[in-house]
Amino acid sequence: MVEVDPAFVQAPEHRPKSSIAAASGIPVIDLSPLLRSPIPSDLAGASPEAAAVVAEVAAACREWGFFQVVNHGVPIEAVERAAAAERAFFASAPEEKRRVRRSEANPLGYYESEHTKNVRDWKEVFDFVVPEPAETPKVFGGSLVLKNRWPQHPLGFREALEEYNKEVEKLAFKLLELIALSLNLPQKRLNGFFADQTSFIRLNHYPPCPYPDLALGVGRHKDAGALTILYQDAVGGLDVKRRSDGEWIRVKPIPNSFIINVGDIIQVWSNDRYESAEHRVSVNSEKDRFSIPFFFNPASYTNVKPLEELVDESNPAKYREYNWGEFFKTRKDSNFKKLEVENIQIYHFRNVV
Ligand SMILES: O=C(O)CCC(=O)C(=O)O
Ligand SMILES: [Fe+2]
Repeated sequence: MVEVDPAFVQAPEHRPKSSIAAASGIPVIDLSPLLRSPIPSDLAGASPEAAAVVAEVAAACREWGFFQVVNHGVPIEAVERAAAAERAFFASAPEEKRRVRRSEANPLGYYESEHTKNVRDWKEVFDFVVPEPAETPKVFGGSLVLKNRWPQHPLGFREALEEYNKEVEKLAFKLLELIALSLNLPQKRLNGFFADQTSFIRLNHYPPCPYPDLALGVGRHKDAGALTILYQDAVGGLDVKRRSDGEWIRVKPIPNSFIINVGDIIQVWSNDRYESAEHRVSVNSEKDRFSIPFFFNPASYTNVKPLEELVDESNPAKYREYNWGEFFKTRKDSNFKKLEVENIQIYHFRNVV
């Protein structure tokens, strides 16, 4: 008999089905044209090859809010080193991990008790920011500190992850620029929001789970930031909710690719032209699974609202402005412990029409 810890048990309507359809139709975008020529400053000046990539990005963001990229320019060695560092860290002794454990004041480091929508996730994580801000931005309410906690072991952990961060950040800016072009905006229209970015990287380890039909690695959610760039290993378990019929489908791992999620901030900036996709992680009873999301987030002082160029009288702003730093802090608090209330969501800022 397996003993079931009720903290992990999902409500019946949110439990994964025993068999989940493998995704077909999730767009896979080949970014190799960008390895040959720079991203154009506007659509009018784009080569046919670059314009085709922008058109694919537009369709993927519109129809799925979710896609995969290949030939993305991130060196495979950087990914492999980060993935090896991740495995070695999670294999270390529990005391070792607890030494870098997250606290309520400083959300960075190791954590094994995260909740999504008040149900505990079957996972352990390690979070860090690069670069580390000299001072925690004031809008985080003054009570939050962003200070990395680097473990002593494994050797070279920090270096491998800083290198990975540097490479993935370059890809994040490329995607941001493609998304700007896809909304008919100048290439660099969104870059300014990221001057003092609050991006962070998370290492996710999902151990085998004795009751994979009751628990989830990460409960259903949408990513709150601008964009997520996700590495997943070959095990599989990431499910995305297909917009056309609301069915959960499994994202098949493609070697040397990244999964890109449109986050809530792009949904708001685009005034709902693009929509963030709901996703979750299913677990299995046999295999450990590892993933590494890079959450590309703007400066904490950013007031998020639909971009002026994308609203007019016939298409008024669908959201009221909200402050990213405050939003992030409120969300963190609710992930840290089980609360009686629902955590903060962008629909709380939706205008009633
Ligand atoms: O592990 C994954 O594949 C996805 C994790 C995720 O959605 C998250 O950490 O926000
Ligand atoms: Fe996510």
